[in-house]
Amino acid sequence: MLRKRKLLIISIVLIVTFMVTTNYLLTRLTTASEGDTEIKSIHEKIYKELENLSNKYEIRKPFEDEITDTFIKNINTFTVEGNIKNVWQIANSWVSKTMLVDFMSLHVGSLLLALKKSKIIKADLDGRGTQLKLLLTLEGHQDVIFKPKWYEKETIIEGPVYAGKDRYGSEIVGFYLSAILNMPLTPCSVERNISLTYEIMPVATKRLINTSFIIGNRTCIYGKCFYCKKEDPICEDKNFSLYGAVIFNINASLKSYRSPWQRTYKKNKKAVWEESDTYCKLVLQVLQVSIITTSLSK
Ligand SMILES: Nc1ncnc2c1ncn2[C@@H]1O[C@H](COP(=O)(O)OP(=O)(O)OP(=O)(O)O)[C@@H](O)[C@H]1O
Ligand SMILES: [Mn+2]
Repeated sequence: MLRKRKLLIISIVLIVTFMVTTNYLLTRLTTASEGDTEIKSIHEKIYKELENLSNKYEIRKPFEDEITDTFIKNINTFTVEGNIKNVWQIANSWVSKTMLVDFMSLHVGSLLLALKKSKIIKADLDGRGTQLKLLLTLEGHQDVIFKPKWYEKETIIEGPVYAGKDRYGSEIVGFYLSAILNMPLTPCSVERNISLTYEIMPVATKRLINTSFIIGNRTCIYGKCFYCKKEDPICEDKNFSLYGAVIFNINASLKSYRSPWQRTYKKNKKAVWEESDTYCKLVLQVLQVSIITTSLSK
């Protein structure tokens, strides 16, 4: 009788182990192969698209070109010593209708350093755009924009491509990309960590102070903007430090142009460029016309 019971228990244990293992293996194997198929199909799609590329893209352009090399040398050269006002004056003199930065200037390095290190003498809210940003005045009276870091680099934001808040790193990447592409239409931008308690609050305007509060001993700011909410502030960490991008403020009136490749922000509505086969040609034509008109009016 006892033997029979033992046998029964062993068989039940064996059956359960078998079922659990099979189930585990089945789920693991299916997810892995689904992932593989997806990656494979994206690769296939890219290679298929390559067939449509014009011949001129078949030869890879060497990455190292003279402009990029000179730019890299310049950002590692620190020329302007003494009066910081000289750096700001030089940087402001670069701004024109066709460029914001002179990548070939020997003073680019000094400008980036000044953005990173100069003392903050005034801190205010910046009401431009839709997201939280500060307008800081640096020593020597240069205005800069500060966009705070909201997420760790590793954070994955689910949802549509425009979900989540500004990723401050894109300002910095945008600046270096504009240098590599030699399209100087992105303002100089650096990563900087600031202390809200020690560097911002002592020089903050009343309206900035009004949108700030203290949790524990840390300062938080929620600002005033379209997406700003008291329940969603940005706070410094336990070392009183907050990372973000410091962006050179362009002191000129800017005209807004819609990007021809703008998305719709509506899930079920596609933009014209996503649907039309001739849209790209049309954009090129419009561009050419505007280039001709600009050169004629010069
Ligand atoms: N470096 C700068 N110098 C001068 N003006 C700037 C600078 N950066 C931004 N601006 C101005 O502020 C506006 C908003 O900037 P930005 O797009 O960076 O903010 P945002 O909060 O992301 O707003 P949006 O949601 O409208 O994109 C720009 O359209 C431009 O007019
Ligand atoms: Mn924006």
